[in-house]
Amino acid sequence: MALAYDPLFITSDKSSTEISLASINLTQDDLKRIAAYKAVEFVQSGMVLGLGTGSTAKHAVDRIGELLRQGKLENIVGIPTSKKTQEQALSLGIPLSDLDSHPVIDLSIDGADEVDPDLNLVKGRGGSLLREKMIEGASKKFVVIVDESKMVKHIGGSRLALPVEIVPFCWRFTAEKLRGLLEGYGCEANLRLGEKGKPFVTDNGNYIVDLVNVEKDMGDLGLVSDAILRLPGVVEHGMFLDMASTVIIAGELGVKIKNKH
Ligand SMILES: O=C(CO)[C@H](O)[C@H](O)COP(=O)(O)O
Repeated sequence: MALAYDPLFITSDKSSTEISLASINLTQDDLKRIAAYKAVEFVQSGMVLGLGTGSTAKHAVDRIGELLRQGKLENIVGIPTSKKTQEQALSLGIPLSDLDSHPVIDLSIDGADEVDPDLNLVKGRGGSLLREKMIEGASKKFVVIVDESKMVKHIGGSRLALPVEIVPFCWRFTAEKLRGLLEGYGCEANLRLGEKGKPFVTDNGNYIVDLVNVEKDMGDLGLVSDAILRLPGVVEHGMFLDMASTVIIAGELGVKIKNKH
């Protein structure tokens, strides 16, 4: 759908800006596109780019492809965070590489499921958290793009479905250990299911356990993160602590850009 409102007209180099969109009827997908287009303004020719996964990141990848096609960007190398993004980027003619060849990435752009006021994130509802964390962790700048529904007071609050990637071997054992670890928060540990009720399998051949119904602020997120990662069978979790440089939030009332202090 073509936007009546052109997101490229949102230009501001301030750390925080409020631009009124109140008179325009925008869908949630429009908001995602607006955030994505704004993030692509950070992209410059010659950059190595981490390409995110999900419905918001998809708009950013589309836009990068469009700018390359128009000759407005040159010599870009993309590092995709999932097989799906890899396919999308290839279809758009974006040259691709990987972390082995490009261990330092100039800029990554990706969506998130939750963002707290300190720019900590929950990611991985799309199942790509491991590659996302590797690639975004290797980035000089990591720009997160969200619509305002993703903003929360505490990640891991009552809305939480914190994804944890685990090895398939004896997954019930690992899921039970995870549930026990966060029992004090009323946590359930549910194996994520994919097509035909079979376990969802990540690009890395692993399973995902979604930790849901955590009832309150988890306190020291670093401690929770370490405890989860210490469990044998756990590969990675979806808390991205202190990783985002900038979060672009598109809402009904405008676009906000929050930078890490
Ligand atoms: O972490 C992710 C995929 O693993 C996504 O970035 C996250 O789930 C947000 O997705 P969307 O933009 O579709 O809301």
